[in-house]
Amino acid sequence: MEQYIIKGGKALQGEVSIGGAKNAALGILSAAIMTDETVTVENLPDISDINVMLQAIEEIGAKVDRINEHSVKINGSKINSMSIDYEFIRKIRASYYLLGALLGKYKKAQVALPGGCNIGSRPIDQHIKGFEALGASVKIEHGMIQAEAKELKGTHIYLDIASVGATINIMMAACLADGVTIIENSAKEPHVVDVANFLNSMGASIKGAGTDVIRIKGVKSLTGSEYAIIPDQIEAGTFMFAAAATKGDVLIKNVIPKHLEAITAKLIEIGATVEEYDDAVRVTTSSKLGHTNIKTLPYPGFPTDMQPQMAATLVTSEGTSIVTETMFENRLKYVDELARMGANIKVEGNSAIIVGVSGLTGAIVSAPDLRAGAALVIAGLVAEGFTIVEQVEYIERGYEHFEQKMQGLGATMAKIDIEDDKAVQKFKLKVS
Ligand SMILES: CC(=O)N[C@H]1[C@@H](OP(=O)(O)OP(=O)(O)OC[C@H]2O[C@@H](n3ccc(=O)[nH]c3=O)[C@H](O)[C@@H]2O)O[C@H](CO)[C@@H](O)[C@@H]1O
Ligand SMILES: C=C(OP(=O)(O)O)C(=O)O
Repeated sequence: MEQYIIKGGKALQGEVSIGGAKNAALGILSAAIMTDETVTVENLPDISDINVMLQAIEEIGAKVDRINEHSVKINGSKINSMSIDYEFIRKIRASYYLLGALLGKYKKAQVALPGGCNIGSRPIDQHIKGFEALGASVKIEHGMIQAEAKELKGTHIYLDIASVGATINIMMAACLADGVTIIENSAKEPHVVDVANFLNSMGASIKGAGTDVIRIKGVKSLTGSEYAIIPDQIEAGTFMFAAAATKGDVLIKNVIPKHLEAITAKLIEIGATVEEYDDAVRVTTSSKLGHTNIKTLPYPGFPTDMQPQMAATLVTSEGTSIVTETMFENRLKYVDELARMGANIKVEGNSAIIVGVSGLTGAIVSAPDLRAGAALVIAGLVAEGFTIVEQVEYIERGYEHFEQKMQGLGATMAKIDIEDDKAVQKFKLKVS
């Protein structure tokens, strides 16, 4: 087990390059097994969720050839099992995409109920509603979701909630259904569009991804493809907030600025400067940041996956800010950890009420989930003295070489083994 140790108080400076989007990559790797031909996927993030997904598809018979840490070739012609083992699945949320992929291709799938971070109850009723509307029978038994159909038939589906997962899952299954499927109130996130573009590159016929109505004309089969995943909006946003919170000057490269608009708008509102280039953004902050209110919303609103990082930035901004989480009820678990570092922050209902303080002090804190963990790293970079962030395995679900990228920006940060009782001492000696 490992933890991060950070000596805070330094402004981040320099350039950082953003990796491929986790949430697009997970959908794309699942969709890759829907053809018997070989698919090459590039710009894969080197994170633990991706390794789990690759292991899971290999386990059911897909041939997975790692070309390098960011590219893979997948061939799904020898899939020999429709059942995904609990050991793999319980680790990640996006395992549910294998339901849509297998159901579409083989009309049968059995996948354990998904895991991932404990950020709320996360039902999958909309996924099930979609599969049933396509003609599948779905039941949950012994912790497994079982879906089966004689044939899948195109249909009209209205989602009660614009769910990212349900939209992608239904879209995948509908690609190989007979006839046209229309998904209304579909999610519009960039990763939904990226999975649709990938499926289209395999010969699917999907129109309207990125709007709230998606039209899918079923095709008989899908073909091989070569595809590069879009940059990760959330990784980019995290570095943008880290730059602002530490009063730094950082060029964040390999991004799609359009995907960052909600984040950019909030940074400008609190007084940071954001310069946009074709595929980069530069964030600079020279004076004290101000306060704001945010509410998490589906794209193009402010992303729930950026909410904790925004709160960590606001704790040392001037004035009172209110951060409201509308999607997942357990996404404010970082509040007590920030308070340990001297933040004036409390939870009221589904909001965090933040009164800005002049500074934070380093402490031992524990990452309750992926994005909350990233938020604690931002706080550690700002704080005076040493911060230890425990449970980095959550952070590594979604951030590639996080400590190395931060070091590249001048952060005094390292990953150490908790078994090594001299590691903290050694780090402190080295950096003091
Ligand atoms: C792997 C992946 O891409 N994860 C992302 C995906 O999660 P995920 O796909 O799980 O999120 P959804 O968009 O489905 O969830 C949005 C809201 O709808 C609710 N809901 C969802 C499905 C359903 O069948 N019934 C239901 O009630 C959820 O509880 C939540 O309140 O989108 C979330 C919202 O942008 C992000 O935080 C996650 O990082
Ligand atoms: C909540 C997240 O991921 P997942 O849905 O995979 O748990 C996230 O990426 O912030």
